[in-house]
Amino acid sequence: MATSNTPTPHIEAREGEIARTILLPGDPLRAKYIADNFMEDVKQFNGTRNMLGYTGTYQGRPVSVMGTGMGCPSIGIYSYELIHFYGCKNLIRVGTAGALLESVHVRDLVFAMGACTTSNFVRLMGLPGDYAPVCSFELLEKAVAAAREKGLNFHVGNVLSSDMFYAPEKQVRGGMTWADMGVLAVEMEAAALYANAAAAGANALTILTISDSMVTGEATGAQERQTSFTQMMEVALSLA
Ligand SMILES: O=P(O)(O)O[C@H]1O[C@H](CO)[C@@H](O)[C@H]1O
Ligand SMILES: O=c1cc[nH]c(=O)[nH]1
Repeated sequence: MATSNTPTPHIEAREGEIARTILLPGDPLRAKYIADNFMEDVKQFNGTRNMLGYTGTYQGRPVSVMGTGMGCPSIGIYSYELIHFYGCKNLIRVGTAGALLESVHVRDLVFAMGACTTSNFVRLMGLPGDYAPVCSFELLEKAVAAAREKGLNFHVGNVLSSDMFYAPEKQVRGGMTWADMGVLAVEMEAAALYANAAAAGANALTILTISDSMVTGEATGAQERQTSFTQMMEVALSLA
């Protein structure tokens, strides 16, 4: 369903070069890693701004992967163009997140059923109240089934899409915290992705690997963040 608006200001792909199902890591090098290590018959479709994007197959089924950059404005641009100009229907973010609860451990998977946010992105849609960004139940059901089958440690629930990586809201202080509300982890993009998908009738899901803990201080290294989240990739690719 691509239109004459392709290529867009941010994606140089031609009509038909991007699959209906696309994985969306924040880091474009993680997109390359997924394409190189998990997909076959790979062709690069985007290099604009070095926001690498690839289409190939996984177990014979067409799938794409592309970086989104960090934060709601950035994924807001890419997800909008992918949905409206390239006909993407299933958008699956594969990201890293910081644990907000003691029960959520480094390397656990989190499926973001809902996404609270400190970003203004959703408000700018002009709704007459606060929209609650939620994932696609269909994608969530399939992802949870795949995680169960693989025997993975996972959590399903709310996350926080924060506009700040170095944020005071991560610190333990007086008053209500996101953890008090049972919010599992903090990342920076799910809310915008879910809102864009909802507004366009597309399906979205965010799958996160916990890279560090706000509670215990435990953390994974930059290299592991870029490459080693194999379980998350396999669950996400199984949705293609
Ligand atoms: O690992 P990615 O997908 O980039 O996700 C997380 O990592 C970045 C911050 O380091 C933010 O984009 C956050 O959402
Ligand atoms: O946004 C993020 C991602 C990983 N870890 C964090 O603390 N924040």
